[in-house]
Amino acid sequence: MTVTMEVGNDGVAVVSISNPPLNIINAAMIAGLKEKFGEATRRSDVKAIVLTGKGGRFSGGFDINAFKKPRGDTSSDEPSTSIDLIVNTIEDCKKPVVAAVEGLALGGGLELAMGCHARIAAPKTQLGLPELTLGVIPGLGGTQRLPRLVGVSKAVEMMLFSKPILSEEGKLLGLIDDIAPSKELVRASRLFALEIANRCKPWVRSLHRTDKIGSLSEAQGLLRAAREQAKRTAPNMPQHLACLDAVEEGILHGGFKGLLKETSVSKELVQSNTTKALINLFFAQRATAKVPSITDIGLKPKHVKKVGIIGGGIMGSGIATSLILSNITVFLKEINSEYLLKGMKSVEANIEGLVTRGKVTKDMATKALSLLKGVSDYSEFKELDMVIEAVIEDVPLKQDIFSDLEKVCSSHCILATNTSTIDLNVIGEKTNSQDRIIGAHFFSPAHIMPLLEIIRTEKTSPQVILDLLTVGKIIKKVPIVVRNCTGFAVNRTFFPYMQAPQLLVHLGVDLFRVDRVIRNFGFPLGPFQLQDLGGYKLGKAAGKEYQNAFPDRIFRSTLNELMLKDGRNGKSNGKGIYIHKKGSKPIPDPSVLPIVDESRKLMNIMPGGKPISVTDEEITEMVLFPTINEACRVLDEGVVDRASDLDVASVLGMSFPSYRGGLIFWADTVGPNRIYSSLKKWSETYGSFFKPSRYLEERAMKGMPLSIAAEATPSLKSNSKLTLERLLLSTTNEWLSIRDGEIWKLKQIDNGMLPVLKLCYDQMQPCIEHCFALCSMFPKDSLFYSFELIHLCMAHGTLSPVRENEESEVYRAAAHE
Ligand SMILES: C[C@H](O)CC(=O)SCCNC(=O)CCNC(=O)[C@H](O)C(C)(C)COP(=O)(O)OP(=O)(O)OC[C@H]1O[C@@H](n2cnc3c(N)ncnc32)[C@H](O)[C@@H]1OP(=O)(O)O
Repeated sequence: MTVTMEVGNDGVAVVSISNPPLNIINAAMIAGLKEKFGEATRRSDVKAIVLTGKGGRFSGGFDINAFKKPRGDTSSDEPSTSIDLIVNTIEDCKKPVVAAVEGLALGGGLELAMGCHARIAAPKTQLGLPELTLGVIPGLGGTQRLPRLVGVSKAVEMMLFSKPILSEEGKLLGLIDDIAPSKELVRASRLFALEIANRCKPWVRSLHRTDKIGSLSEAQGLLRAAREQAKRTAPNMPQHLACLDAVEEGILHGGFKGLLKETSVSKELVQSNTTKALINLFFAQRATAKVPSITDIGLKPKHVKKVGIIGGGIMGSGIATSLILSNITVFLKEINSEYLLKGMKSVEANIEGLVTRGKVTKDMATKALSLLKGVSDYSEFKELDMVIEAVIEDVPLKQDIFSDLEKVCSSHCILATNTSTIDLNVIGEKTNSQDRIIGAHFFSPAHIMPLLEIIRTEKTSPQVILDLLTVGKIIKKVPIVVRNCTGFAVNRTFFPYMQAPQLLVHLGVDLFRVDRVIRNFGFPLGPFQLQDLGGYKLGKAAGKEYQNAFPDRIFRSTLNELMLKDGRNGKSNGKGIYIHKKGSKPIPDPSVLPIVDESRKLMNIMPGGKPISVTDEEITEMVLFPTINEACRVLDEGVVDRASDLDVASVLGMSFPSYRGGLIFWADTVGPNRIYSSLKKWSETYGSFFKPSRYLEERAMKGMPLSIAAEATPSLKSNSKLTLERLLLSTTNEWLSIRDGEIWKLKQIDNGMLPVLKLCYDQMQPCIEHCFALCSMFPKDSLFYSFELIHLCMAHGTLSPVRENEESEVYRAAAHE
């Protein structure tokens, strides 16, 4: 990370920031900027300053790692970077400053540029303030300067939707003063800066402008409407309203007051659960791109240009839509011309829908559709780079298709299946091509849902995995590589989520109440609504797979069968637990209740024949704790590489509420111990469906977070066991810490431990933060490390808890000190 300065003969100092790959702004960069700006201001040979970023990208913003601060740590870069750097150093600089912006200027990057007196951008530069997606608000003056540069309406839109614009639009809006080709960017910026210095161009401090704000009543009207919209569309995201409050403060009381409000709101938000959850997801999502022994062994992805899709149903046509929109030619194969026409029409309808919603331009749509070819035989398949099978979940049918594909495709063609549950080894059983067989599990609707679950078997070659991973990224999905098992990572984890509601209903709970409670938790649909969407035929087929694979923990409900007997297949035929009419929301169907009663009679599991009484919170937990329990098994078996993969998968594949950070992140905030105790209690009353898994039990007993994945433990062991034990024995000072209301004793640590502790920091963050909330009275740094150490010790079984009441004297003495 460097900040450099070069002063040219023209008297312009070019200050360049460099922190590859995205020139992320951190404390060292801020210090560097202040130093170089101080020097440029003092030097008499400097008339003007150009601020630019090295490596073709101005800046991706402020370092998000800084937001991972433990709860209770209210320290920040005092005095506020917003005032100290952007106002005092840049905006109030005695010499004109022009930002030369290229590639992207996002978040703090754009805020840095807006603090300058003018901005020159290269073509197609992305400009945006995406902070709200991370649970924070723009904190370097964005809430004040953007409305002053582009107007309140556009600024609010850019911030609330976190959607960047291109520099061309920025120029029209007044955010950018001029566009210059990349090669000319710095030269054009130098000239512009000199023109300001020579008073040939205005010297504009954005924060002082009012001309774009409009009248007070107009601005307040816009903010009112935006607040209403935010309450509707982002009800659990406090940052949206907080952002609007900061904008309003600046409009009512001036830009500087607005900055102060922005700073104080930012500090509060950084401590919020929502921010911690969203930041967890940001890094979790990036981690999915790194697949051990696949992306780190120097393989080069092959260029996949032509893909065959077998089956033009909902899934096949959705996948085809995604591919052709990303410039990949698709050969869609169906068994006859009638089905083929239907499939092609379905792709067209998908694309039309995207055009109507403004997601795709008409030109893009025409180009995409020109890449779609319908076929009813395999004659074109010789030339393909990949085939994705997307037919119904029928094992013999899939096996036949794969043995045909092996014959008709070239030997380098990737053979993928979109199955959502069936074991890949079974699908490929009749072939000799196991090394190129892979799962490409899309989620419905495939052209909209962002997740792509990539399933590898023990035999799938690393090259094939890398190639599909690359295709996933090209078609703008978030690919997660998982290992083969029934249901893979996502459906396997979530099968109890579909089963628990069935169990609850048979215990006497109202099924519409279950849906309502789960929606209130933050899922967009309740589990029964979801069942209606998937259809009861599919539910039956998937249920069979789970019954075979996990007979010890399946709830064999009779409801599905009765629904089908009554002609209810869910949304596809308009009749399910809800009534589905085109163009309107599903309505609960009271006529389903006699069927539910019949099923209850058949199952006869209500204790004493009476419905159980449960609170809404218990309903949520009885649905989600078994889901977490299954996620624990998925982690234990190594189906995913990291626990955080399940956070991403749950949010993007199952619509788990993002503001709760993903399934495992949320589970760790609830606490493994509580989840374990509840499941244990329910398993004793209601049976093995709730039986806690070994992984959950172990973590509950040791007080370890679930997010420390199975594979992390050996690396901790190998790095630290001996050192830890030696240190624990050789030092004499005693430290105390509290966790979940319990006091833990441990010995003081010395600096030699710090590298080991750092290693564990990321994995242990949620737990450390939880501890922090309880222990704000302890000296900060020492506590920080002690908690990491505690978890290490627990992982090694070298530390056991001592109850608070037994040690309360010692505890009080330490706190007092
Ligand atoms: C005070 C201010 O108002 C607050 C802020 O500025 S908050 C930050 C605002 N900026 C953002 O939200 C942008 C976040 N970044 C992104 O969306 C994407 O990284 C991007 C669109 C800029 C680039 O995407 P892409 O080229 O695919 O690169 P991507 O893989 O995401 O990122 C490259 C690396 O930079 C890291 N990174 C990206 N943005 C980061 C940030 N703001 N802070 C810390 N690290 C960041 C990524 O984690 C990744 O690290 P890794 O290689 O170790 O996994």
